[in-house]
Amino acid sequence: MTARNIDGKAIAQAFRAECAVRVGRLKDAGVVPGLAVVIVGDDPASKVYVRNKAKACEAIGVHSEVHAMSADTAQAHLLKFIATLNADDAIHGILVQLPLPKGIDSRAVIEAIAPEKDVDGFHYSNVGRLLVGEPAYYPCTPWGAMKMLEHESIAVEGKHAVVVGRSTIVGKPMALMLLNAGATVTVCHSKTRDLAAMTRQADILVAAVGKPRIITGDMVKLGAVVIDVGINRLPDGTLCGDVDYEAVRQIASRITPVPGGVGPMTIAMLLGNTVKAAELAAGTGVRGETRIT
Ligand SMILES: NC(=O)C1=CN([C@@H]2O[C@H](COP(=O)(O)OP(=O)(O)OC[C@H]3O[C@@H](n4cnc5c(N)ncnc54)[C@H](OP(=O)(O)O)[C@@H]3O)[C@@H](O)[C@H]2O)C=CC1
Ligand SMILES: Nc1nc(=O)c2c([nH]1)NC[C@@H]1CN(c3ccc(C(=O)N[C@@H](CCC(=O)O)C(=O)O)cc3)C=[N+]21
Repeated sequence: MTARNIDGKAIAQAFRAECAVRVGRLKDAGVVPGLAVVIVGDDPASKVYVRNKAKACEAIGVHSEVHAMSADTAQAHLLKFIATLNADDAIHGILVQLPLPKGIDSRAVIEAIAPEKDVDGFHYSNVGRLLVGEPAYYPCTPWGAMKMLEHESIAVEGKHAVVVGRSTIVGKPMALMLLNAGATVTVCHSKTRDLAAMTRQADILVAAVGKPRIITGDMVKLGAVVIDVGINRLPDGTLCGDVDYEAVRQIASRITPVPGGVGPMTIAMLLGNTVKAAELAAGTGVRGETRIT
C-alpha cells in the first residue's frame, strides 16, 4: 500500500479563502479583524512562525501587529502590556508565542489574556470548554488536524485513535477533540511502556513528540491514517516530522507530510479564530455552534 498524502497546504488555502470572504463582510460593517502577536526573546524558529502568521493575515486583510520584546523582559511588564491589548478595540485576537523565556510564568501570562481574545485556545476558560465539548477557541494545531480529517471525510467515530504526546498545546487537546468526536483514545508519552504495541493498534495515529522519525514503519497498522504534527529541524537545515515518512507511507492509507501538513493548518485555524473573534465582537458571529471557526 502507498498512502495518499493529506495536503494540508491546499486545505489551509481553501479555508483561508473562506476567511477572506468573512473579512470582506466585516469590512462592509466597518470592522477590520486585528491580531496581536507577542514574542519574547529571540528563538529563531519562533521568528519564522511569527513571520508566517503575519504574512497569512496580510493576505486576507486581517490587521496584524508583532510585538517583539527582549528575553529579559519583566513578567510584570508583559502582564501590563497584555492588559493594554485586552482593552484595545482594534485587537480581537492575542497570541503570546510559546515557550516563554525562563523566569516568566507562562500560565500567569496566558491567564492574563481576555478569554474572548484567546485565539490560541490556551486560557483555562477555553480549555475547560473544550473538556466539556462546548463552543470555544480550540488550540489551533490539534483543531487543524481535526479539520484535515473532516475535510478528507475520514470518520473518527468508533475508531481507535492513538496520540503520542501529552503536551498542553498539542497532545492533550488533540486527545480531547478525538474523544469528543467519538473515537476511543489512547494517549502515549515518554513513560509509556512498549510504545510500538500501542501505536500498532491505531486506526488514526497522531504523532506530537518532537523527535525526528520516532514513528517507524513497524509501529503502524496496515491502512492507518497518520497525522504527523512534529516539526523538527535537522542539522542540514531541512524540516522533518516525527514520522519516518518514506517507511510509513508504504503501510498507511493516508499521511500528512512535513512540511505542508499540519503546520499550514495551524496558521489557517489561527486566522479563523481571529475572524470569529472579530465577528463576535461586531455582533455578527453565530453563537451556539459546537465549532467556532
Ligand atoms: N505543526 C504545528 O503547527 C506545530 C507543531 N509542533 C511540533 O509538534 C511536536 C510536539 O510539540 P509539543 O507538544 O509542543 O512538544 P512537548 O515537548 O511539549 O511534548 C512532547 C511530548 O512527547 C512525549 N515524548 C517525548 N519523548 C517521547 C518518547 N520517546 N516516546 C513517547 N513520547 C515521548 C513527551 O512525554 P512527557 O510528557 O512524558 O515528557 C511529551 O508529552 C514538536 O515537534 C513541535 O515542534 C508544535 C506545535 C505546533
Ligand atoms: N502560542 C503559540 N501558539 C502556537 O501556535 C505556536 C507557538 N506558540 N509556538 C510554536 C508552535 C509551532 N507552530 C507552528 C505553526 C506553523 C508552522 C508552519 O507553518 N509550518 C510549515 C513550514 C514552516 C517552515 O518552513 O519553517 C509547514 O509545516 O509546512 C509550524 C509551526 C505554532 N506554534
